[in-house]
Amino acid sequence: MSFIELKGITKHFQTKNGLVKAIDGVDVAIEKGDIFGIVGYSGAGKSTLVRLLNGLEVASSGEVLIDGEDVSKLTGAKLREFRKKVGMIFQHFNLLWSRTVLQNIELPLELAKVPKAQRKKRAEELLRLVGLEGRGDAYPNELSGGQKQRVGIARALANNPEILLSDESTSALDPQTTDEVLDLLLQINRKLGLTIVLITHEMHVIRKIANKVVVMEQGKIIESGNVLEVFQNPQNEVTKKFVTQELDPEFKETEQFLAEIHQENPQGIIVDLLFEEGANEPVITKVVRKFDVEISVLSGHLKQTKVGGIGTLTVLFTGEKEEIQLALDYIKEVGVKAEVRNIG
Ligand SMILES: Nc1ncnc2c1ncn2[C@@H]1O[C@H](COP(=O)(O)OP(=O)(O)OP(=O)(O)O)[C@@H](O)[C@H]1O
Repeated sequence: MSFIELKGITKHFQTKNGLVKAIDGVDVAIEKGDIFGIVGYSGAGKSTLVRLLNGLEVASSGEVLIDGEDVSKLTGAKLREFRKKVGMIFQHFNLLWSRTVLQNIELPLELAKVPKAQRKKRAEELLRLVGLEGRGDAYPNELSGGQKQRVGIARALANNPEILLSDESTSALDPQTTDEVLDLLLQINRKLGLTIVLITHEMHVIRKIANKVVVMEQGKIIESGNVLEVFQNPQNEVTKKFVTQELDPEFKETEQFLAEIHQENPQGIIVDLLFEEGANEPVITKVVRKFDVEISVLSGHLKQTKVGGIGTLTVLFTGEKEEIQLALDYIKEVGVKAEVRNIG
């Protein structure tokens, strides 16, 4: 049995415009220590899924099992005890502005009726863990966005949770600060063995720290797997869009550029090659030697994931149609994913 199991979950909301199926038949298994990403566009059902995990919503049908226990059946003291197992961080930090950093971190401990001296000791320990030593007496509005999120993380960890839920926790941060916060989450995951469930619409976040990912659309999971697998071989159109945009930050400009290249070379075929680190060069050299085609590299990107490098190379094939087809067959045979772009 997995640490977290969602089995046949549906969550429906009755609204004045009719029934909304926020979650529509979802199964998820998360292991202890996973950094588990949930990706999807706005309205896909990500937040609802996370609210089911911390017991803030109850599923319309199906089971939410955490450590073998059905969360929807918990009440009273058991529910309060369970909530301590789950910490949460948010896009806009949700700090109390009238409290100091230390007092913010102490809040969940106050609610859990931990004695004052013990609270202070724990809060200071957490402050060190998130790299904010010495800033305990500052107020949130004196901190940068990244520092505020560090306070949010420290507060979420106060009760020693086993699960940390992150709802777009880096979406309000600039790229460098995002990476610093993601590094901290990764460090905490390793140090404390914490299971992290990350909601995001940014594939960058997934690639950087997650080991598994599900892609959601309209309340359903449309793709799931290990992060490297999903990045290397996205199956669904929505996933492909997420992956391509992430690998290529200048996605839109590239589209424009490729359309122009295609206009200039109407006989040519533009292909995206998705390869593992280091595999591109020999393949291309071999193809050019073996087949009567020419290949021009149009753009390329290489990124590190938690478990290895992946990259895309967008190339233009010119030559006889049959020869290009043979070359593409060969490329696929040697294990490089090749996808012909539909331009225009
Ligand atoms: N309490 C509610 N009452 C009615 N409809 C709801 C409620 N909560 C969510 N929904 C609807 O359920 C669907 C999924 O919403 P949800 O917030 O889970 O999506 P999301 O993927 O997290 O998107 P976002 O990132 O925009 O929050 C949406 O159509 C939303 O309008």
